[in-house]
Amino acid sequence: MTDRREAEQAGTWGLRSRPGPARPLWPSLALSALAAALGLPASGLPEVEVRGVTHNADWIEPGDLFVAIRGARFDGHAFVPRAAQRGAVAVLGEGWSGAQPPELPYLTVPHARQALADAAAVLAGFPSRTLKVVGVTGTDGKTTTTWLTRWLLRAAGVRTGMISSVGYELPDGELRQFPAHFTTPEAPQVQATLREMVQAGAGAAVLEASSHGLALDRVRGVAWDVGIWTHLSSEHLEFHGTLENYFAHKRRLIERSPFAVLNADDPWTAQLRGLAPLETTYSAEGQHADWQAQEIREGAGGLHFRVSSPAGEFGATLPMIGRFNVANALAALAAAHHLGAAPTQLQAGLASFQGVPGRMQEVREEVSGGAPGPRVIIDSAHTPVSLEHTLRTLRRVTPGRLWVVIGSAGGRRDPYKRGPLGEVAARFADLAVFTEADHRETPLEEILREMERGARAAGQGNFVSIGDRAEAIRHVVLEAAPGDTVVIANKGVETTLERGGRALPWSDLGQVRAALRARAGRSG
Ligand SMILES: CC(=O)N[C@H]1[C@@H](OP(=O)(O)OP(=O)(O)OC[C@H]2O[C@@H](n3ccc(=O)[nH]c3=O)[C@H](O)[C@@H]2O)O[C@H](CO)[C@@H](O)[C@@H]1O[C@H](C)C(=O)N[C@@H](C)C(=O)N[C@H](CCC(=O)O)C(=O)O
Ligand SMILES: Nc1ncnc2c1ncn2[C@@H]1O[C@H](COP(=O)(O)OP(=O)(O)OP(=O)(O)O)[C@@H](O)[C@H]1O
Repeated sequence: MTDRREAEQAGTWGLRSRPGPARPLWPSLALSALAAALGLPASGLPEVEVRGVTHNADWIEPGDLFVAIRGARFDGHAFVPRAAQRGAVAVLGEGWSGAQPPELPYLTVPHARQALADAAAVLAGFPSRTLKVVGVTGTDGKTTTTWLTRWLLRAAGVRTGMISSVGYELPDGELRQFPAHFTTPEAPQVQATLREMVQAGAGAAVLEASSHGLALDRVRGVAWDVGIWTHLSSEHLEFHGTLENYFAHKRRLIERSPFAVLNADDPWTAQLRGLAPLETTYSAEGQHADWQAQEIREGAGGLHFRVSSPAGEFGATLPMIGRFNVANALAALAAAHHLGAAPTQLQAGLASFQGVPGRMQEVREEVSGGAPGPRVIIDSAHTPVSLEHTLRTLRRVTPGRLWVVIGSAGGRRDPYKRGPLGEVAARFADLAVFTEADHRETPLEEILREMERGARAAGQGNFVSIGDRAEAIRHVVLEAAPGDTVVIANKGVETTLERGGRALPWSDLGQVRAALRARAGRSG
């Protein structure tokens, strides 16, 4: 970070990068005892102590078990020599097929990812069993609902940790980053972090459970207490194949939760009813539900609404932009109430919520030297549904024109949403700028043409493509007028931008600030 004020803002969010959870926290276990715990034959195994487990050969520390996963890109068995060199004491996988016998003891299992999760839970001592664990799944709203829930639990005096796509927190509230960026990291990181939370005195943990996390067994071995459902719309079809598969993977969280918090405004909820032994419902759109928000007003201080619920009726203020956040708040209220938070604590918690970095985050900028400029919002909307919600909500509070800068990811990410994103951007903003957003090895032109096609098919002509993201941001910030709102979508607080095989250091916030300075220079 070069910009001091950017660093300060990051500091207030606690966004400094820190290494992953400390590994020496794991007690060691004899390999034979671990094998037995996994239901595998233990006889004949050498007497070695296992100190940890990982699926990534580069993360092996002396004494670790290396789990060789046959994935879509690599066969983890190819990295056994590297794992051995780094000090792995054994390998676990679905079958050794090399010409030479493995150089380390080899445990054969029917499903390597499941065994990875089970071994991680065993070695970490099943930390989730001593925590109240809330999982949050759905296409959009996971991060915000996760942050809100952990905030409400803390307002009720519960020491709470969190794992989210923006980072993870122990009960001390300092935001830390994993070495690799995931919404739901792999099982060893999940289990090690939960263990670290327990050791730091946490009573509860709130976890984002992505569809990949659920499908790839990253959260297997987590004993859930509450499962929250936000909503479902089309995403990640490159991985799940069909919407039904995507739903089936997400549904696992609700199936495994003793208490479900379900969104009555989402049509998919009908298929979730009755899966959990206990459930409650919420609605911000006037549907019949246990938790309802009424008299919703969007004002200067944020969102104001009345809650009618099993906890009683009370007025609520949430200092956030975005009407959809009322639904996220209701879900968080219902979960926190189930875990013991009283209505007064819920009210106070909502009112003091500090928002989520990169989610409807307003750039409060003084570089323009007092000259009025547009309102600039950084928002991680990256699905057609979330983009529509974001634009609709900002339309209501924008006296002038509404601008959006939006791209669609390439590589192995969902190609089906490019056209719909273009259409939504052009339909719900006055001016849309299509740009790059991690196009990876996909030609950027291809993505931009698909977004343009989507916009054109909807009969919209109010768009332009500017491939370079910095230039696109600069264009809208310079061209927009006071009274206008500019939304920089997609990336939120992500710190890299992927072009081809390269990941460049990146900050939408930094680019917005540079553009605002250029604007001030131009008018000054
Ligand atoms: C589709 C998907 O999620 N794939 C993940 C999965 O890949 P995979 O099972 O095919 O494994 P692979 O990459 O072929 O590698 C096989 C094995 O070799 C190992 N290996 C590989 C290379 C090497 O040098 N050393 C090494 O040990 C790997 O650690 C792995 O164990 O396991 C890998 C190891 O953890 C992940 O890197 C990979 O994430 C991919 C790249 C990814 O970007 N996933 C994203 C889409 C994701 O998970 N997103 C979700 C949802 C986000 C949202 O909310 O929208 C998330 O939870 O973050
Ligand atoms: N309940 C909701 N319904 C629809 N859109 C939402 C909702 N909540 C948030 N959004 C939109 O989706 C964007 C992403 O929200 P958020 O980060 O909370 O969830 P997420 O996308 O599930 O998380 P992740 O960042 O892990 O992908 C927000 O910036 C907002 O535009």
